[in-house]
Amino acid sequence: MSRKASENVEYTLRSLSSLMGERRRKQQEPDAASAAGERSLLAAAESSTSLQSAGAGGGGGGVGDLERAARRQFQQDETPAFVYMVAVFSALGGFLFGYDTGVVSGAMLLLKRQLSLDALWQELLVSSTVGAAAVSALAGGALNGIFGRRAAILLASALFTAGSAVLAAANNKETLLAGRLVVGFGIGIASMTVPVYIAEVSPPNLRGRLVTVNTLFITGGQFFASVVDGAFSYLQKDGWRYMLGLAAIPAVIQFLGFLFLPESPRWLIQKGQTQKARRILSQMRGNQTIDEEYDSIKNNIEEEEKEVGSAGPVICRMLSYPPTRRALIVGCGLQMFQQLSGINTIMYYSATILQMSGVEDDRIAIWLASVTAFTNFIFTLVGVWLVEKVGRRKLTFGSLAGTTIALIILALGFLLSAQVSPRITFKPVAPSGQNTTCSRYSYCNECMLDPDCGFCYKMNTSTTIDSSCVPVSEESTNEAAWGRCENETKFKTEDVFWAYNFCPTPYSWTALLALILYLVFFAPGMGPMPWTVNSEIYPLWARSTGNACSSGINWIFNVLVSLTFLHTAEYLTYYGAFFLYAGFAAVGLLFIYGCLPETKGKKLEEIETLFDNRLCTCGASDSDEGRYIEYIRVKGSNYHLSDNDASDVE
Ligand SMILES: O[C@H]1[C@H](O)[C@@H](O)[C@H](O)[C@@H](O)[C@H]1O
Repeated sequence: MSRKASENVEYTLRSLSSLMGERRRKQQEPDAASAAGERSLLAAAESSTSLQSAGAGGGGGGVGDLERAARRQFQQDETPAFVYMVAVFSALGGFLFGYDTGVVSGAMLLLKRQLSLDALWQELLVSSTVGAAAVSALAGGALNGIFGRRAAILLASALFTAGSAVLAAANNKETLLAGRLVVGFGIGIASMTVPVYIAEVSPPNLRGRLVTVNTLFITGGQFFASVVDGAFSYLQKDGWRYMLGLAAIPAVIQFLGFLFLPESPRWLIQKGQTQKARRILSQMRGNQTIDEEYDSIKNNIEEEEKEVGSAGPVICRMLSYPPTRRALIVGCGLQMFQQLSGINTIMYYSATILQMSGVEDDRIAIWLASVTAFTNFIFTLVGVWLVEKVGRRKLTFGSLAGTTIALIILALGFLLSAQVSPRITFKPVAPSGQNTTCSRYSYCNECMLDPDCGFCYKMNTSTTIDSSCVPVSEESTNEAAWGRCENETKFKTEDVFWAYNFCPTPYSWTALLALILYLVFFAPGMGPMPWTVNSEIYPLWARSTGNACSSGINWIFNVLVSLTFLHTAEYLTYYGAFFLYAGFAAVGLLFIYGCLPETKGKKLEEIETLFDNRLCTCGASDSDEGRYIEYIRVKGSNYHLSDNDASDVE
């Protein structure tokens, strides 16, 4: 028998046995439907129609008819568009997260001039948002648990709207700081709630993909922000108001949408609002039977309550119950390694890295930074496509392995550039009262690492001559405070070049190559998977707290890595900093190899058992690895044949 034919027979048998099993179950529990109130009347009616029509064929034709009925049902059981719509509206939270964290770099260039911000205020305005996000992500756990996912998303979009309005209208730096804090609170809540909400409403076979869409929206927001930054950078006065205020539009759309979108059925079941939960679950699953999913969520909650109890703070119960403790370590570890592999340094300093590769014009570098953001976005899309194909574990591991290699190439590029760093041959006399620290340096790479200095030089064929290290202008990093490189007219007449934050070297292309490699590898896996995996690995009672902790860790490490980058580079030089990130990423690889189990295709309620064994044996007990898994949807349930067949075939 050909493979195709045998598959058909197998399929028919499975479909038949599931339909029969369902009918038998219904006969054994005649009251089940009425007892459960709204139990899928629609689906039951449909099931009897298919069986009746199949039966009507009689005799040998019955099997053919039954097969046709099963196939018809299978084809009809498509995921309703409603789930996609809910996912997209939720993911607007991800878009705002990306937009608000991304747009600030461009806004800051204009703001610092218009409001004469000193370095401390610039740093405050950038990091306050990320700091506030860390606090509110941690607090968001309680909020989610008590008031529900929908309320938390509504609150986040209200905060985004209010914060953006305050920022657009701000007239002084204090108001700007208040606005940035409000937006940060919104980002933190959205970052921990949205993945949980999407995971809870999605069917298992689509969950990974739909949660990953949220990260696609994050990187989409970052890309859009870079384009807005580029476009409004020409509007020197008040351009920043548009940059910061534009976020209000998606925020209002999300708020209005969520007034009409439903609460997570899993949260409702946990709170005892079972009728409402059933109604929403049916709405989310279209014409599929929800009984099995509903029962499994409910049983799971009851079992968990028996096993773990419900006394004391959730975090204490999570820490004292081994499976959730292990899940928490895996979840937080993933988020920590995501940030320790330096993604935000790469994104933030991409313009500088590109300048190192020979792009000297500042404006072009800003536009090229949007090319970087676009690469991050497009390759996250590859992640959306891959997550349900190769699974979370392989995708994350492969992605971090590539990221580590890219970081090593980046570090080597900087190392080579430092080796051939041009000498400083000319020490101009500073006008009286001017800072002279820059004149202490002997090589360009020392000068480049000092944020107050820049490199001014001439070119003779391909070598630098008459090079000096002079203070950068306070108004713009595009020119020096005084001397030959003081302004662009002088550049031309004196035939000089100005390099801030980079040194002209023949190895710059390695930086560009490594930057692209980094994003190509990071974006499909290490970018989205920490969020996706965290939305799945905790049991319901621990889900909000688990996600609050892991998102908090993400934001804390985000702040730590971005704030310390310049200092790290000063102490260790650029190549040292990138070797350090490569080291962190290599440790992350061991962690993922040992500790990250595969959650693809499993029901949220099954995933907890993956953490039953000792920590970091999860990889070894990855039972799905190398096995052929087939999902068939019979009467709307997703059967993992190897797990459930026995009970269903009867
Ligand atoms: O998953 C996201 C994404 O990779 C972003 O590009 C990055 O800026 C965030 O920090 C990260 O959490």
